[in-house]
Order: sequence, then structure tokens, then C-alpha cells
Amino acid sequence: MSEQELPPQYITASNDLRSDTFTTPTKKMIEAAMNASIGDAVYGEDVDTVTLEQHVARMAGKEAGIFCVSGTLSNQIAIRSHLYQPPYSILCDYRAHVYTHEAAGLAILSQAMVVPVIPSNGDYMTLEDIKAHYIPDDGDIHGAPTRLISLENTLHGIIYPLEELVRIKGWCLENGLKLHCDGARIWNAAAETKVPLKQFGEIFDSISICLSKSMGAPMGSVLVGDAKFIKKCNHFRKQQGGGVRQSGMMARMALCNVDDDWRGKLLYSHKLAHNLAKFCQEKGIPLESPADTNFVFIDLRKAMMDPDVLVKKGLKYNVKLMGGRVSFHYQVTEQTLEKVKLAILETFEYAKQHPFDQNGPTKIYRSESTEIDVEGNAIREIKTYKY
Ligand SMILES: Cc1ncc(COP(=O)(O)O)c(C=O)c1O
Ligand SMILES: C[C@H](O)[C@H](N)C(=O)O
Repeated sequence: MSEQELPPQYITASNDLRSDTFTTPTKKMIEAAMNASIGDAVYGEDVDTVTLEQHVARMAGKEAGIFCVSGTLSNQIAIRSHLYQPPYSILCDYRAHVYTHEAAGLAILSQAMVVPVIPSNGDYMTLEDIKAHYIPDDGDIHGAPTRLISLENTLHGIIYPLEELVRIKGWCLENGLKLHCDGARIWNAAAETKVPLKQFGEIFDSISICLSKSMGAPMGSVLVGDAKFIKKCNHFRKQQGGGVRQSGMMARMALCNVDDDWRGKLLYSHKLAHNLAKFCQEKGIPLESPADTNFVFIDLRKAMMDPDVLVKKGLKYNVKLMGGRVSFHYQVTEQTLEKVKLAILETFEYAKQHPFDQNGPTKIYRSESTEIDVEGNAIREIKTYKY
């Protein structure tokens, strides 16, 4: 896919592999925004916002949806709206974004204890993993009973097997637990498996459906669920300062891509990721997890590769990286794929002479880019962070 047609003043994401959050609005989206509705969305009067909410809810087979300015807000108000009367706990994967990257929202907004689980298969929690960590509400006053399970699909780019989701759902129903999905990349799972969003909607009580990752919108998510639940989410959204006014421009930009060939765009990014994963396998470069969709997680620790060296090698080839996670999206060019292969291979070879024993896992997500020049193209340094 050729580089997206963007106005010259816009920074291109064609060489940005730090995250699919770096996708940039296209000219078509910006032109659409100029014709967006301008009602006050807090009063439910913005036509494009309501259209987006209803459209995404319908796709997911849910009664209602609510536009949130971020996936973090969407996740946190969803989980809070499912919970009553602490003490209680939430069970999730130890890598879950709601646990690792939402600034302790579960503790602060939901006053919840979190039980982070390391999947026994290394990739995704099975029902057996959940049962082994579930805290029953059996009257024992020492415990914080499990009230909700939060799953991520995809997580680390890994697709959750549908049959496992169905097993977990059945058990949640038997035990009166709520099931939330952080669907920051649910579109990627749907595109790769051809499972319609509606089928995920039948499994989860709520889904945070991000528009700002691989779907390319500048911001936002639509949280979907039953009407009574979404009404309560609206209450918490307002409390958390997420009641936005003329959000029609953002909604209209998101609708551009939701109504476009989003599957084709996402499958293109998956093809690039699969190509890189195959390359790494051929060169003996270890991966942390299967590259099911748009992410390739290089196992830096196993390869004793220094993340800072990898980032600098990336900049040498004018490719932006921020650690071992290589994130593809539809705006990445095939030229960038070939360049990142060179950066990774050079870092892998360098590690053989200069093994890097990182003291603890590198934050594969976080970085800070410094000294962006006025054109926004030549980032001279990207710092990575350690846990
Ligand atoms: C898995 C996952 N969930 C939720 C979020 C939060 O989304 P946002 O950055 O819009 O708050 C992200 C990050 O973008 C994410 O990667
Ligand atoms: C982790 C970070 O918050 C962002 N969700 C990303 O995937 O880059």
C-alpha cells in the first residue's frame, strides 16, 4: 500500500512502528470532519456522535454504545459500572493494559483489588487459569471476591481462541461474574479470524472498541453494552470529565474508516507482521509471542538485545521503534518493513558481541521521543524505559 496521501504539514506514520496509535488522519477524514455535525454531545444532540455510537453498537450486537475520548476512559468506566459494594477484585492477564497502563484506575476509580494472572500456556488465560485464581464470595472476610474478568482481544497481538472465550463465558454465567473485553484491537481479531464483532458481543457484557489504534481515527473508543449499563457508564464518563461537547468531527473521522475497507487495511498490516515474524524465525531471532495479527514481539531478553541499540538502529534506517514490540498498521510501507529487518538483524548480530543483560523487562510500550525537528520527521532520540 503506498504512503497515505496526507497534507504536507502532517507527519506521516509510514515509518512509525512504535504503535498503531500513531496512525494519522487522512485527507479524506479531515475533509469529512469539515462537514461534521456540531451538536452538544453531552445532551445527546450531536448527530454524527450518536450515529457512530449506534453504528458500532449494532456491529457488536449490543443495545447501546457511548463515545469515549480514549480506550483508557472506556475501559475504566466500563469496569467501574459493572461493580457494586467493595471489597471485590478483578481478574486479568498480568500484561493487561487495564492493569499495567491505565495509571491504577482500577484501584482509584473502582477501588478494586487486581489478580494478575500469568497464563500457563504463556499466551492467553484459559478457564483453568481463571479457576485457579478466582476468589469465591464464600463469606470469608479475608478475601476480595472476584466480581469481573477483564480480557483483552487481541492481547500482545495474540488472538483469543473463540472456543476458550465461550468456555470462560459459560463459567462466568454459572458464577455470576461479569466479563469485559478491552477491544483496543478487537478489529484486528475480527479481521484475521473473520469472526464478526457481533459474536464477540454475544460473549462479553461490555466491549471497549477502540477507533484510534489500527482503525486510524485520531482519538476515541466506543464502549458497547446493554442500554441500562451504558446509561450508568455515561454517568461515570461525566464524572471522569469525559463528557465532550462537539465531538462530531472526531466521530465523522472515525466513521470514515469504520465504513471503509477496514478488514483489507488491517490484513495488510498483519501481512507485514507475518513477513517480519518469518524473517526473525529464519534468522534465529526469538519472539516473545505468536505474531497472530499486527504486532511482532521480539524476545529481547532471550536474545540479549539492548532495546536502546535497537531503537538507535531503527533511527539509522529512519524507522521509529521504542523497544521489542514492532507495531504494524495500514499506513506502514513495505519499504519500512525491509528497513526494520535490517535494524533488527544488525541489533541481533551486535548482541552476539555485546550481550545485554537487562535488569528486568524493558517497558515494551513506553518511550519518550526528544528533539523532534520542526518537520517532525527526524526524531534524534527515543528513550526506552525499564520496569
Ligand atoms: C490494549 C490497549 N487497551 C487500551 C488502550 C488505551 O487506549 P488509549 O490510549 O486510547 O487510552 C491501549 C493503548 O492505546 C491499548 O494498547
Ligand atoms: C501501551 C500504550 O498505552 C498504547 N496502548 C500502545 O499500545 O502503544
